Amino acid sequence: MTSGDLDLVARDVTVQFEGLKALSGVTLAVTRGRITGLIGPNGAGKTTLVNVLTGFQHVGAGTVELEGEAVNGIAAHKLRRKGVARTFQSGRLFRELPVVDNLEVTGVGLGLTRRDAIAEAERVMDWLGISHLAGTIAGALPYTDERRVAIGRAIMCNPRYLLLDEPAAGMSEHESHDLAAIIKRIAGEPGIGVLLIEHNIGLVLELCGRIFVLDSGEIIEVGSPNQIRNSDAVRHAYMGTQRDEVIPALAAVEAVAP
Ligand SMILES: Nc1ncnc2c1ncn2[C@@H]1O[C@H](COP(=O)(O)OP(=O)(O)OP(=O)(O)O)[C@@H](O)[C@H]1O
Repeated sequence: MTSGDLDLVARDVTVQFEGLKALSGVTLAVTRGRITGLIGPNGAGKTTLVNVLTGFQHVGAGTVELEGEAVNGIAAHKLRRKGVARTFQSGRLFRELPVVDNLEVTGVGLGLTRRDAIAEAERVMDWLGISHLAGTIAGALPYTDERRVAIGRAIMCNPRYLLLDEPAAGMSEHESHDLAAIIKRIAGEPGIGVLLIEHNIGLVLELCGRIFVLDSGEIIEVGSPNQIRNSDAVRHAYMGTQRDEVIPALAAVEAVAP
């Protein structure tokens, strides 16, 4: 895999926590304008890889490259200014502040004046269709709106890459459907490279052109949705895990696939 002009790449990355190898020689690329999937059973190393790609986790070996530039060791807030944004499994909103202030604070943190940050917050809320939530205190939001606001914060100031860590967790089918539309728009019009980490396998198979599968810190499969559906290694990885509901999910999607 080569690092192109339009890629965020982890190359041969290893991360060790004391005795435990969380990632072993992992290579993965996120490409501008595409939605890339990352799946794997609990504890496979998905969040650790997101942390590596966003500057929250140092690597023991390997490199991280942003559009050809080595960015190993660059702090998370600096990488964010370079256009690498993420969401967290926990929303991480300022719960006592209104939604618009949550976005504004992010804009100011990224170097905008207050006035420009408010204008950018309004643009993002409008784009996401959440302008009606501007004055709502973040801590009072229903869970799914909280997730949308977290995505709003992440797409302030036009990032080039967006890493979504389990954005559909706890969502109903209908809510996941709405989320899918948002993710498609993010990769489409602004041409953001999206990495989607999800246990909702149907969502990943629907949205992603290329899917990486992690198991015990190693990439065990990379391919199109069809290749992932037909992979014995993927089924085997999920067997007997807390996520073995993924196996029938793979079969169910296969049954309706053209
Ligand atoms: N800071 C840390 N210190 C020690 N061990 C850690 C740390 N972070 C993660 N781990 C361990 O590394 C492994 C990978 O964890 P990680 O959270 O990346 O997996 P995951 O695939 O995101 O899991 P999940 O689907 O449950 O969120 C796990 O065994 C986890 O316990």
